[in-house]
Amino acid sequence: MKLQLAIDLEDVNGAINLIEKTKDSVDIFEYGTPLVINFGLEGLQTIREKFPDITLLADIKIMDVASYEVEQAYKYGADITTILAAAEDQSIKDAVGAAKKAGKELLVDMIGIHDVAKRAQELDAIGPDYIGTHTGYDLQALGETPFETFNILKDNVTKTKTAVAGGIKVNTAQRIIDEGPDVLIVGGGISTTDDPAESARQIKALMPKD
Ligand SMILES: O=C(CO)[C@H](O)[C@H](O)COP(=O)(O)O
Repeated sequence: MKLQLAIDLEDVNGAINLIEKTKDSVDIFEYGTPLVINFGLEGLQTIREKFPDITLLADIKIMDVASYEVEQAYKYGADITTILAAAEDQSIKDAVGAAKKAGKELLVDMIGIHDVAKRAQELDAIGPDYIGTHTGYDLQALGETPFETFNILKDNVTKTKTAVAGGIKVNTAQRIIDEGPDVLIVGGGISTTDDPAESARQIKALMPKD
């Protein structure tokens, strides 16, 4: 099981500091959507140049023109990129094709999908590397969590690795780790704590080794 740290900060230097602090416990660093909005893929490239050996995911949440956007993310240093499950099947097929051609990986983000079972089956047949359930910040604010939808996802994939995100903290991580995601994605539950290095270490310590 891998721990992914979602870096949803507003500046690249803050991201670099957070990576320095947490890199002993984190398997995948996510260049979060706020960084994408503020600094584009050039910010990702800065991080890649500073840390040539980390695994970097670009959370660009693609909806269209998938081959081009996926290729750009890899060109600027991503190992993994994201597309939304709400995109057309053709876009997802194009993204899977572009990822395979580049020898990189693709995560499909289920945010906003209501029939999780049906879409998970359809995506599983298309063949991305990961499908992730995700309770976004706007629904977290209403008290929603990704726990239930993660179980539906798990029950409806046969070959695709699974991921889960949305408000997971040190004190709620065990519950979802017990369900066996391949990737546990944590943002604020690490980055907004008093000691991000210790929070990352505690969550990683709960996980079974790969
Ligand atoms: O993609 C995101 C928001 O759209 C976040 O990166 C994801 O929700 C994880 O962050 P957190 O653990 O703080 O919810």
